[in-house]
Parts: sequence; structure tokens; C-alpha cells
Amino acid sequence: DVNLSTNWKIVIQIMRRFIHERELRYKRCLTFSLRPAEANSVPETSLQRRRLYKPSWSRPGMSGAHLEEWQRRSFDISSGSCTPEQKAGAYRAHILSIQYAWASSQLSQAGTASLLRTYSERYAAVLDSDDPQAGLNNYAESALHLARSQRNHSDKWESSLTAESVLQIPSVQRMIETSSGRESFPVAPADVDIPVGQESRGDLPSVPFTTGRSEAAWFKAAPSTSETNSTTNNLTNISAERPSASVGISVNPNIFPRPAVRPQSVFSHPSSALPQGNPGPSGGAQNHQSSLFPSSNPSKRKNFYNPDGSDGVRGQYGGQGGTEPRAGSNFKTAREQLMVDQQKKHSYQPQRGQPPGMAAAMKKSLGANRPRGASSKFVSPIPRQGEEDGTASRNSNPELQILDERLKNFEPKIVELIMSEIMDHGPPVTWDDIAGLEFAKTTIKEIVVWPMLRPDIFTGLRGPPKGILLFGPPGTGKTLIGKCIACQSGATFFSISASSLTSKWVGEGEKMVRALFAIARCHQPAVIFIDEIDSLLSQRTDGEHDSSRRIKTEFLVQLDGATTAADDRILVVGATNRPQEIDEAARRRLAKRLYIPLPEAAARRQIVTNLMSREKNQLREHELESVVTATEGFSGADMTQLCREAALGPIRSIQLNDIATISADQVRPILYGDFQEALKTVRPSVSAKDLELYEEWNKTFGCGR
Ligand SMILES: Nc1ncnc2c1ncn2[C@@H]1O[C@H](COP(=O)(O)OP(=O)(O)OP(=O)(O)O)[C@@H](O)[C@H]1O
Ligand SMILES: [Mg+2]
Repeated sequence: DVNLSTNWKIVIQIMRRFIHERELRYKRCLTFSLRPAEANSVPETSLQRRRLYKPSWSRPGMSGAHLEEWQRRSFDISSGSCTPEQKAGAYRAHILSIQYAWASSQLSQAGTASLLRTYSERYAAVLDSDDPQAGLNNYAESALHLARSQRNHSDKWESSLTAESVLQIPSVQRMIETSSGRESFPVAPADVDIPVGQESRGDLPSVPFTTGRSEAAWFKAAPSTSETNSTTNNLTNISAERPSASVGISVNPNIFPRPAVRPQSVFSHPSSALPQGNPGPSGGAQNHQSSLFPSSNPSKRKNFYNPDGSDGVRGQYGGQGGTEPRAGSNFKTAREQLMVDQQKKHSYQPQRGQPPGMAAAMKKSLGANRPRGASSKFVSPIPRQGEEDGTASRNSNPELQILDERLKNFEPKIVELIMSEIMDHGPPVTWDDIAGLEFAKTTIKEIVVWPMLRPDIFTGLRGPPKGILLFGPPGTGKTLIGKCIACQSGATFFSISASSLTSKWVGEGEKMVRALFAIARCHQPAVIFIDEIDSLLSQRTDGEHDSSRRIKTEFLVQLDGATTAADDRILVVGATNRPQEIDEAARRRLAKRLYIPLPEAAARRQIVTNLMSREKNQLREHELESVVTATEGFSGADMTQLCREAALGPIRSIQLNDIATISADQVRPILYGDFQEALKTVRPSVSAKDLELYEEWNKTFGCGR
């Protein structure tokens, strides 16, 4: 037994030695990049050993320095004695070296891709592993620690800043000023929504917007001002440095695709991504291995390390965790592009409550394409993208939901058609552009403009009427007044023609009228201007077509019916030169019936003066008086026509041959003689008999003095 045990001891010793030798050989292999066969035959003499052990990197054709580094790290990693941090560091360095080797054309693309895949997997494994011996899994922890450590700092802001006081900050003021200079900040819709909440404050040491409230506060900034808007830049930069989830800045993707980065992958720019310990989804970049490198062109390869990440590898490594575009990258996914398109579609709206003179009137063809503004309350029920996207900011606004609710029973097509009737801008018309008609202008200002300015005073009995009728001979400025209301009232202005409310489909016409009033209710205060209203609200007769009758009925009901709320701020303004044809029920509802007569002498003088002030003329005072006297019975439109005709006089006096060559300042000024000539051809368009009818109707139904 004793012998046997001695033998066993010998066997065990031999085995130990064998194992030890194997280990040594293995280490030699690793250290000197020897093939196992070479390592087997270890020479005895030191000279032989030195020759054989001469590291492979010093052999010709090998990039020694890098390979040595490689081998050393490989050894570190495989020795089993290194800490997870060392391991991760080594793998990271490996990845850098591989990238470097590839960039300097020392490795083939395929080889690089495969090496990168291998090491990124290992690196990710170390980072992700929960095992405290073998893995780190603390990158989130360190980020959170960072956030927590700065919380005290941010708490100071909490006490001093509120949503209101943010606007007092000089940089914000500057930003607003700069932006308002470009007309983009106050008008454009909110595009970047930055909720700064409790969790996020710690990560935003340089963000000046902290409300100190537990709920998110939203600060809105315009996108197009990014170069001048330093605060927005700040925010964007911060968001670019850290993933949005941890920073707490969220940009409403439905409105504006902010330039932010996704969580970095291990392949991202080495200096920014790797040391932060947040490699992002480890598999992310692996899926992009095949398209890892820009090309085999060395010059392009140099872009690999392009620090701004706008080109080269960084630009190409999308990662797969995020949905937002990278900073500095123009790339947009189809979804992001769709959002941008939607944003463009719904980005501007006529400003209700806008100061007089800011809006101007022009009709647009398609309401759906009309951009809307920041203060827009209306959200067309058509797209509803926000709901699909779960866009919180839009849907959380209860007012918008109510508006949607009100319009949900209407077909989107009809809503779109009505929306297209809203006039939002165009050549501005001021009250001074309307010559004469002082009584009408004052009354309209009383009814339309003042109640908009002081709705608190104009209540109860002082409340404005629901309808105005402008009647009078043709060309006296009824439509002009409508345009002026559109510009000056500050209300949402719908310019409706009878034809836009009629349809070949039975029942469609009434629906249109209903939709019109529903939308106007959503856009209060609103003015619905119906030019040539006689065609829409003519007297109801027996032989009349059923559909037009129903439209009229619906109109009357909407204007003043059981469902009409007393406090609705919708004003219907009708204009006609055939007031006698208007239905009596409609007449009652258009409570203020204002006669728009032919211009008096003073008004005619004003029209001529206004028009002549824009042209070169030598009309003396007494000559002007003669023109005014000679144009008794002319309407405003006739006066305009007369001036146009007179203005052609100087041109007519030029020889036909000279017309092609003469310069504009060589054309002579307009003279009294031209007016005399013009008066021979321009005649008043309103007859005395017609005038009598208007006078008569005005006496019977008009509200004039
Ligand atoms: N009071 C006015 N002051 C200045 N210009 C006027 C005035 N009235 C008419 N005009 C000129 O006549 C043109 C036609 O006026 P407008 O279209 O308002 O007439 P209207 O009353 O609507 O006519 P209709 O009843 O035929 O529709 C205007 O574009 C304007 O140039
Ligand atoms: Mg008109």
C-alpha cells in the first residue's frame, strides 16, 4: 500500500508538471504569437530561446507595436486574474486598435468586421453581465450616480425659477427678441417641447428651464431659429450628449424631429461612446456589420474618426435602439419624414386676436394644406396622426379634444372644404382705404372690432348682433368692407360663396352649412362673410328646388335657432346689391342692415386722391374739384375705372414707335386733360331708377339714419 501510494504521488507530481508545462507553453504562445508546435520545442540555450522567442511583431512585415499591444491585452484578458474593468478596458482598446488598423489599411474590411463583431460581443458581455466577478453591469448605475450627485445643484434652481420667471431670463428674452425679428418664434408652432421633470433635472445642469414643479413643464421653442436661438442649441446639445431617456428632454416627434442622438453603440466614436460605459444595445451595431465601413477608399476611411460624427462610421452606425435622428446627421427615417411633412402641413394658422393690421386677407385654395399657427385651437379630424403616435402634448390638451369631439360627426372632406374658405392673409385693407361711408364704418367697428377687443363690456344688451347686411348699388365698396373686416377684426374670417355651400349630392348642402357653423364655433370669435348673399338666402318659393330650400332652412336655424347659444361669438356679414330678394326670415336675422350708398363728393375726391398719389400726376386742386363735380352719380368702382382710364392718357399720347423704347420716367404725368378724355368714355354704372329702389328699401328695412 505504501509503495502504491508513493507511486501515486509520483504520478500526481508528473501530471502537475505536465500541466504546468502546458500552461507555460500556452502563455508563451500568447505572448510571442508562437504556433503550438513551435512552443513545444523549447530550446535550452538562452541564445536559441531569444532567437525563437523574438516576438512576432518584430519580424519583418508585421505591424509590431500594435500586435504586441494586442497580445499583451489578450494575455491580460485570458489570464483569469484581471478585473472586469480591466477586461472591459482591454476589449475597448481592442476595438479601437482594430478600427485604427482598419483605418490605416492594415486590416481587410472583412477581417475587421469579424474582429469587431467578436470583440464587441465580448465587451458587451462584460458590461451586461450581472455577475460581480465577471461583469460590470454598472454603466446605468454610474450614469444615475452622476445624475444624483448633481441633484442638489439643480434644487437651487427649483426655488428660483418658475414657468413664468423663465421668460424673464435675459437669454430667453434675447432669444425671443431674435426670433421675433425673424417672425418665427411667436408665430410658428411649438416644435421643441422640453419637459423638465424631477427625474431629469440632475442631468441638465446648464438648462435654464426648471420649473420646480413635479409635473413636467413645457417650454416651447421654434425650430427654425436654431442658429440664433442659443437656448435651443444648448438644449439640443445636451440632448445630443446623453440619451433622451436619461436626460429628460423630449421633443414632440409629431411636431419636429430634433437633432438628437440615439444611445451610442460600441462602434460609435471611441472618445465619446466607449468611455461613458453606455454601449447601447450591444447587438445594434452588429446588425450593421456588413455596411460597417464607408468604402475601401482610404480617404473615406479617414472619416472614420471624424469627430463630429457627421460622416464616416459614426454617421453610419445607426444603432437600433433609438428612433430619433442623430445630431449632425441629415438622415431621417420614413417615419420621421412623415412627421416633418405633417408638421409642415399643420404649422400655421390665422391668428385670432391678432392686433388689427397684422392679418391680411387672401383666400387659399385648400384648407388642409393651410399651415396653422401656434395658437391654433383647431385640429382637423382628418389626420389624427398624433393619436396614433401617442403624442402626449396634443392629445393631453382637453380643448383640442373638445374641438375634435364637436367636429367628429362631420366628414373630413366637408371640414376641409369649409376650412379652405378661411381667409388668412393677403393684401391688407385698412379702414382708410374705404372712402366715405363713415356711418357704415363706425357701425361695423362697433359691432365687429370693439366687441373683439372688449368682450367683457359688450355683453347682454350690448352684445353684438348675429348678422349684418351690407346692401347698396354695385361697386360701392361692400366687398371691400368685407376684406377690411377680415384684416382688421382679428376674428377668424370665413369668406363663403353660395356655390361653396351647394352640392350636387342631396343633403350635402345642409351638412356644409352645419359644418360651417360648427367650425366657426370652434374658431370663435369668427366672422362669416357671404358675398352676394341674395343667391343663398333668396325668398323661399313653392316651385323652388328642395335642396336649396333645405340649405336656407339650415342657415336660418344655425344663425338663430334652438341650438344657437347666446354667447356664441359668430357674426354673419352678408353683402348684396339685391336686398329686396332676401328672405324675410333671413332679413330678420341680419339685424343690422347697412346701406352702402354711392360715394359723396368728399368720398369721390378721396378715391381720386388715393389712387393718384401712387401715380405721377399734375392734377391741381381746382381740377380735382372739377373731376369730383363731374362724377356725380359714380360709384366707387366707376371712380376707380375713371382713374385707370385717365392713367392711360399719357401712354396713349406716346407715338406707337416710341412705346417699345421709352423709359418709365419719360412718360409724362397724368393731367386734367386725361380725366376729361376719360370722362367721355366712363359712365356711371348705377341708374337713378336703381338708386331709388335702394333708397326705398333702406327707408323700409335699413338701419341707417
Ligand atoms: N368707398 C370706396 N372707397 C374706395 N374704393 C372703392 C369704394 N367703393 C368701391 N371702391 C372701388 O371699387 C372696387 C369695387 O368695390 P366692391 O367690390 O367693394 O364693390 P361691391 O359693393 O362689392 O360691388 P358689388 O355689389 O357689385 O359686388 C373696389 O375694389 C375699390 O377699388
Ligand atoms: Mg361685391
